[in-house]
Amino acid sequence: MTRILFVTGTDTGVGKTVVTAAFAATARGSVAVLKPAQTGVTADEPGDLQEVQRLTGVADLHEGVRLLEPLAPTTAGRRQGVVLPSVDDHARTIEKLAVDRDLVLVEGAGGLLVGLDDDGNDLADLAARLEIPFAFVVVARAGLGTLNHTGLTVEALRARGLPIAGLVVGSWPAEPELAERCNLEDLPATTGVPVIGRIPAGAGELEREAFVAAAASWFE
Ligand SMILES: Nc1ncnc2c1ncn2[C@@H]1O[C@H](COP(=O)(O)OP(=O)(O)OP(=O)(O)O)[C@@H](O)[C@H]1O
Ligand SMILES: C[C@H](N)[C@H](N)CCCCCC(=O)O
Ligand SMILES: [Mg+2]
Repeated sequence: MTRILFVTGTDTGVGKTVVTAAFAATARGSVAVLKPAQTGVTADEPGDLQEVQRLTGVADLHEGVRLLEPLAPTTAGRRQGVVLPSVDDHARTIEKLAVDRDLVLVEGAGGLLVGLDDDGNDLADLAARLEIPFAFVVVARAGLGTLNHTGLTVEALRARGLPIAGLVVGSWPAEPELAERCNLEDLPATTGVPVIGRIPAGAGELEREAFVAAAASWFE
């Protein structure tokens, strides 16, 4: 059965794209990646999907809309005069992709409640429209402040009845003295959700071969 994984995060810049690439690199079978709204890049610049491709070689990439300014999709769309695709459009895309892919990864923009369309529907609203099973992965920071941010995101998912496969720490510090201050035990204790992966800091700068070879070791 096709797995649909929504990769959300506690914030922008927490490592969702690197985590999406890590899931793509470890997937057995065919994998497609959807970024419903990409902001902050020109038509010629690499976006998150191109970063996934650079890290993994996965080329089955789907971008809903691309906007120039590095802002929330609704803000960037309004300022650029672009009508955003609706979350219903994205849900239809996912359901089509799921017909013959083993894994469909969907990377949000920023955190869970960031609006993706002109009606203000967010990634949670998009997922709720699917008529096929799916789960969320929450990418979290390692450092101080993450317990609250992760707890809030998990609470928001639970309040909407959306299933959570686990937490992934987007960038885990290499230095033991930093790592031991990250309170890894407290993330599952606070949220009730297991940490299923930790991406080492620096993984995003690896060459493709090294990234793909190491990716499985980052998951529990
Ligand atoms: N484990 C990591 N190793 C190296 N760099 C990382 C790692 N995690 C994140 N980064 C870097 O931090 C920055 C932000 O990460 P990333 O782009 O994955 O965040 P994001 O959550 O996808 O943000 P957005 O909301 O823009 O999609 C990037 O420059 C990325 O290369
Ligand atoms: C530009 C940035 N890197 C992301 N693509 C968009 C992040 C939107 C965050 C909106 C917010 O929560 O204020
Ligand atoms: Mg990203």
